[in-house]
Amino acid sequence: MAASATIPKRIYIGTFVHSTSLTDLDICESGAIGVNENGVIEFVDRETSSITDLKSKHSSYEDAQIVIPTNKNAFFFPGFIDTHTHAPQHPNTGLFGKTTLLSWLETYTFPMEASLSSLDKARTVYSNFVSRTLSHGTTTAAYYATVHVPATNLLADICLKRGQRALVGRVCMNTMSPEYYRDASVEDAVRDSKASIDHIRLIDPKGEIVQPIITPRFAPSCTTEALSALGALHRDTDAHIQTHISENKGEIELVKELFPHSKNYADVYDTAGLLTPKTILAHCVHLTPEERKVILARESKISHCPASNTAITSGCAPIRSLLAEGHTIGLGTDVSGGFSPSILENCRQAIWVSRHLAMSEGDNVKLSTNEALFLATRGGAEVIGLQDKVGGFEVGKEWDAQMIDLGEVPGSDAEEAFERDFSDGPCDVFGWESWQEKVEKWVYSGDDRNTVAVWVRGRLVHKHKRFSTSAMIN
Ligand SMILES: Nc1nc2[nH]cnc2c(=O)[nH]1
Ligand SMILES: [Zn+2]
Repeated sequence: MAASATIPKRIYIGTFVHSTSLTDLDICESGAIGVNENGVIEFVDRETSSITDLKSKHSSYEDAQIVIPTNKNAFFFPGFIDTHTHAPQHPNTGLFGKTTLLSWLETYTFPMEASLSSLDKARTVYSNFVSRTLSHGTTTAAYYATVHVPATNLLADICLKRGQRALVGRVCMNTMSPEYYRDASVEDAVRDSKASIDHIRLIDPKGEIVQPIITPRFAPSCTTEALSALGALHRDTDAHIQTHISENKGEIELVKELFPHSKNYADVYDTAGLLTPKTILAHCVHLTPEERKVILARESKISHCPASNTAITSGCAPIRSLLAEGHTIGLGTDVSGGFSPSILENCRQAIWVSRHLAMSEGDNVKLSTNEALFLATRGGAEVIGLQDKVGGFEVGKEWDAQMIDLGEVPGSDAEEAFERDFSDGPCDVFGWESWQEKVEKWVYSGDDRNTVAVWVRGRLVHKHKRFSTSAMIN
């Protein structure tokens, strides 16, 4: 059932921007990338040539389709990777009032998630969320679903159908959760998790688009027995693992009370065999030095969710120092703790959070635009274990990309300026900026109106209505 390759060979021509390291953005102003029928990049030419020259140089591309932005302020960028989000919470986006984590879960989150026992409602919510995240350039997402197996499997089906790469996890929670929304027993939690893993591996046996992920909600929602059983399930299935850790001070106190024999929060997971190189830990806001060491030693990965951490007042994660210690970090939207499904928004938020930290800790903790973009792409790819396939534009990688169009240069006529309809988004580029400046303007003031097309493994999975006027395809 995995999406079969029916795409033509294509040559993408124009400006290509991607990260080459945490701090460096490589901008090729005028190049060409050839992508084969399987969505794999076969050549990257960094110099300008005519289409005729390109086709004769790469003879197997003689009949290839050409994709060229028609606007000078357009560029290709790797697809974003959302390393932590909750699809069933999409309808609650923006609703958090003055709650913090534990009250927010009770008030908003559990009732909404429980209501997705209705498969019709799940279909509505999940179809829209996958379309929404694709429209923001998210080509890969690590999704939490709910405890419901049919709805979780439906989310995986939708991702596969729409062509969005995804890790999809059925949520396990057998304690400290409302009676109306919990696993009845450890056995049920494991059986149902296994059922979703089996379904996802059935629909995409090679895991080319969708993969399962074992999902203990967080330590307070799981008994020691449930956590250990999920650790054993990981050893049996080699599936990824995702959970939350050290997001909020009240939560950390609760973990101390619930697990009095554990050294700390990370130790609860470590003892259960849940800290592995395939584990994604969301938040990591208040980790102790000892916890940071064990997470690093286990090669577990970190999802930084800055918009969520501000919205539900969890704190400012010390990303700069975690990076300096060698942690692997990506960005997560954490909808609906986070108020936006956009990783671009979370780049901005990561930068803001680092600046708030800088006000007390000094300028060296600030994240730059380039660093935020690295976390959004290559960092996320490493977190999800797809670093050999996605995150940048190299031969052998798959074409997971977005075409960004920053709109037309505004005219000099004042009357024309009064008439502008601004349908090309809020980013004003005047034409005298360097490419680095254009990219920075996109990060600070761009949005989904600038994301005119999105591809995963070479397949066009989203196009904005401006795409037809933004690009020439022949
Ligand atoms: N942000 C966030 N933290 C959690 N901790 C446990 N569940 C959740 C959740 O749904 N969102
Ligand atoms: Zn979360």
